[in-house]
Amino acid sequence: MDKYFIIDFDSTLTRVEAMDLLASISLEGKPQKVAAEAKIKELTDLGMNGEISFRDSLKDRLLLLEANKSHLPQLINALKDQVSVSFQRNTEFFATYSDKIYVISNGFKEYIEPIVTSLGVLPDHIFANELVFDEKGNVTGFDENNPLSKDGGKAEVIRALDLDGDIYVIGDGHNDYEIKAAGLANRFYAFTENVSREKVMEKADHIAPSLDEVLFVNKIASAISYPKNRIKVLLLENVHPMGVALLENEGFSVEVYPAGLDEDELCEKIKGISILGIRSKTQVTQKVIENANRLMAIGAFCIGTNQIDLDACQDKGIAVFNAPFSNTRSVVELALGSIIMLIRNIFDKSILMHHGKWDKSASGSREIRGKKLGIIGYGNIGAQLSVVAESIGMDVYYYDAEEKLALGNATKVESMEALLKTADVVTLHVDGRVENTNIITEKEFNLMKDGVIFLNLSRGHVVDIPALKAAIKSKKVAGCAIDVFPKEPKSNNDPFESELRGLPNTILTPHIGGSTEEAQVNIGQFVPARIMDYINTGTTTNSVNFPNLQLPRLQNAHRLIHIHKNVPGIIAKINQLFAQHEINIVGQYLKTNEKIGYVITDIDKAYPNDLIKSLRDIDHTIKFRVLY
Ligand SMILES: NC(=O)c1ccc[n+]([C@@H]2O[C@H](COP(=O)([O-])OP(=O)(O)OC[C@H]3O[C@@H](n4cnc5c(N)ncnc54)[C@H](O)[C@@H]3O)[C@@H](O)[C@H]2O)c1
Ligand SMILES: O=C(O)CC[C@@H](O)C(=O)O
Repeated sequence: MDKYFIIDFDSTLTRVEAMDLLASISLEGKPQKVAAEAKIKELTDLGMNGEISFRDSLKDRLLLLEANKSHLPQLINALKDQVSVSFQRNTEFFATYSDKIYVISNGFKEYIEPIVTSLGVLPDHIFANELVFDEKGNVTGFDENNPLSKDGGKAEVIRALDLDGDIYVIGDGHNDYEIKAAGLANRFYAFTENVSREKVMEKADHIAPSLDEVLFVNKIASAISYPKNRIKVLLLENVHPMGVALLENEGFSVEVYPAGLDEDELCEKIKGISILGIRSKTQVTQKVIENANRLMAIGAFCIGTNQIDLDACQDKGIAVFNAPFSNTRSVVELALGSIIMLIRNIFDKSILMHHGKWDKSASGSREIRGKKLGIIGYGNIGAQLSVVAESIGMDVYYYDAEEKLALGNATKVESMEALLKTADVVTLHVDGRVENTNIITEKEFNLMKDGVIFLNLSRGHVVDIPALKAAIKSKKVAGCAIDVFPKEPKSNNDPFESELRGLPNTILTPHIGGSTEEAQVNIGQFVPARIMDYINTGTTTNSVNFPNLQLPRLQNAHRLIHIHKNVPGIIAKINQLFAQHEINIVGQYLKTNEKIGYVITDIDKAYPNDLIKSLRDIDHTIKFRVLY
């Protein structure tokens, strides 16, 4: 049985309602523009939702437009840029099925025809209304004999076409559903790439967030192997709206949740999820990974990745990305600000003021100029703090477990003990690996100078909290700023418990070192970009657990991704299979790390399904994916 596709124009084939665009052109510079545009939009929605008769909606809109023939070229030009993204990428569909595709619209042929014929729709497969002009070219109305100017007009046109086959209607409006209601279509796809109308969606046989979805369910070759709307993304812990929007704009189905989830909750939620986005709270454990039946990538919308079981992810072929530089400056600024506040005892003085006490004295207040700053962990944050602190006069010393080049006049110290004995201010910027648990205990506090200022903005578990409390109480530590805690509340609604509450000259902050607008916007852009690169091209740049490969996007080729355990002979087996199927490899990229191998193969012709099965069946395969 042949399949015919009936496609709507406004807000389906194009991203906009053409009459809204025409209004903004024809009313340009006129005082009534804003009010008329709003009214036109309202009338469009009422008509599309089936709340007023279509004919009334059309008439009233035309009256408001004040359009002229001379506005049409500008409108057509603007519409060319507004073809819906999934239609733009599926020109192949229009070429292959041109005799089966009809565009039936209640809009106007004058602007629809030039747009849809350029996509490959045949001129005699376009049905739409026609404008009527006066001798000055002003639009005075529409051809009232055209069936599409009447309610139920689309059904009438289809009836007259008398197509012999199944009829599938793709549209965003109630008038598209009416074709099905009239018994003239087999399926109605509510098209939601541009607008989602509840009243239309509830009538649909299937909701199609893109043309790829329609092609996928009809087993028609699409520009992408798997519709993106089928890729589910779960974003936890208040990921910045910028990140949410980027992933939504890519076409993924995105679910957001403001807090973290505990292990059991996440084990449930993770099922069916392809991309998980978290920050520092959510623990992605081995058990969570075992429950992740579709997970391809995790985005840590932060720097630290110690909350993720990276080995478990690697074993399952799940790539993990983070934002290694996006919030470093914010942490540095908070560290420096805290040092100044602590060395002047500002917080306690401020609390006294709030209680009506005036304590004007210089006792115990010092400048930071010339003081020795001891940085433990000279990575991205430690090194940046070194430069900024030096620029305002601190004398910088650092200790790192690895060989790190000194920036500016900073002095490298060979052991943590030596650093602790030297510094007036000790600040921790180590990563959160398990081995760093309790690297600062009573013993380390005892090595520090009396009256030391102490900061931890790295990870909570690196400091023994009872030992810190004792050091503050004994005045060994004269002031401290702690931003991270061994146990942090899951959300802003949960209470904060800590032995450090109520101690003198102790700044406690709710893990906000990296929480600035600037940092969150940076992270919100950076992490989705890495994830989309990975999903779209296979690029793994900046992945923290996958071999890093940067790949070009190819035209006219298929890209196959094979992730396997790093054992000898796999690449030979892959290439043997291509040779057996006489498939020409146009590009191949391989990179391994200790545990896994990551191979991308670009091939230049259609591949048989049994090749895919054989590639999946190679021993030690972890994951296989046809990218396009
Ligand atoms: N408070 C916040 O909001 C916030 C924001 C961003 C980052 N962080 C945390 O800050 C820390 C530092 O971040 P980064 O981007 O600079 O990390 P990084 O990986 O660039 O640097 C960490 C450095 O610590 C060194 N190191 C690790 N263990 C050590 C040890 N025991 N002794 C000495 N050196 C050691 C490493 O060699 C590395 O040079 C991380 O724990 C990160 O999660 C916190
Ligand atoms: O925003 C967060 O939750 C974590 C911030 C910080 O600890 C990081 O690792 O980048």
